[in-house]
This record gives sequence, structure tokens and C-alpha cells, in this order.
Amino acid sequence: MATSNVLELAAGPAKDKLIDAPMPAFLTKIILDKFKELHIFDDSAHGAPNHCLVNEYQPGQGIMPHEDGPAYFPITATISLAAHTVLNIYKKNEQGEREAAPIWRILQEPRSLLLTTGSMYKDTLHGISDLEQDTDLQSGSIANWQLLGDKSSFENGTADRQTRVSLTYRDVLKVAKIGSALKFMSKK
Ligand SMILES: O=C(O)CCC(=O)C(=O)O
Ligand SMILES: [Fe+2]
Repeated sequence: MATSNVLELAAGPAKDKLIDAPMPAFLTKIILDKFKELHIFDDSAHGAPNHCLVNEYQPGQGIMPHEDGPAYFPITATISLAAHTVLNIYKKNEQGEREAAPIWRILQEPRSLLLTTGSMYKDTLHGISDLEQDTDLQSGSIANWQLLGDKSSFENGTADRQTRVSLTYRDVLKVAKIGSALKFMSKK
């Protein structure tokens, strides 16, 4: 599958561990205040996100269905910039395997915020198809159709993908202070 370009700032030495480092101002200004105002991360381990993934998707690029997993406090805040996409949500069957067809499609508008939490975080997978155009955009097929800010861009039922940048904010549960992280690395 054609996938996005990813910028990961302050990734940790172990996969599920974050090296404690401040996020750059362009990822925190305005946005983190807004999250506070909306009480999004009030109950999370650090009371605020400590990690942000920046993904850039060209038309035709997507991301394989996956779960965000237990390394994070179970809330994901995704800001979409520049263009829309359609996020496919998949349920797991009794064996814990992903069902073939998505159960919901979520239309993420440019400048929108999507929060994934609760059973949506724990019991479903999400992915973005590697399409150049989204089709069947209408109330019967898009779960959040009634919540859209500007339906006019999607009213003919199709929308060409354009370059989209997403900011995915999460609270990584395990954080290594930089001092102990350096000790850890020098032991190798
Ligand atoms: O770009 C998106 O909106 C999805 C990204 C995502 O699922 C992730 O980073 O875990
Ligand atoms: Fe994800």
C-alpha cells in the first residue's frame, strides 16, 4: 500500500517509551490550549498529549488498518489540515480478527478534529484507503455526515484527494527522562 510520509519528533529508544522532550511550538501553540479548554486529555496519564505524529498523504496514499494500541492513554486527537480524507473503521470478529469491510466511514474535513476514545479506541481498527478519489459521500454512508461543517464540498458525492497533513496527538504512558535514556543507550 502507498503510505504517507511521517515525521515523528522525540521518538523513544524502546518502541513504547517516549524520551521526554518538549514539542516544537508550532505543534503546541493554540492547539494544546484548545485541548485544555475542551478537557480532552484531562484524565490522561500526563493531563496533556506528549507526542504528536505528523503524517503527510499525497492522493493515492493511505494507511493500513491498525489499532493505536496500549502504549498510549486511550484517546487520540487527530487534526486534519489542508484536505479531507475518509477514515475507515473496522470491527473485530469473535477471533479478534479484523472484518473485511469497514463498519463506518468517517469524513475528516480540513481543519477538523477527530477524537477516538472508549470502545472505539479499544475494539476497532482504523485505516485510510490508498485512493485518489473518495466516492459514495452521502448521509447513508458517512457516519458523521450530520456533523460536517461544510457539506457543500462533498454534495456531489465524490471528492478528489489532495495533499493532506494530519497531526495525531497522544499521551504516551511510559516516559523516559533524557538522563536515564542516555544511560540506557550507552549500556548497549
Ligand atoms: O493520518 C491520520 O489521520 C491517521 C493516522 C493514524 O492512524 C496514526 O497515526 O495512528
Ligand atoms: Fe492510528
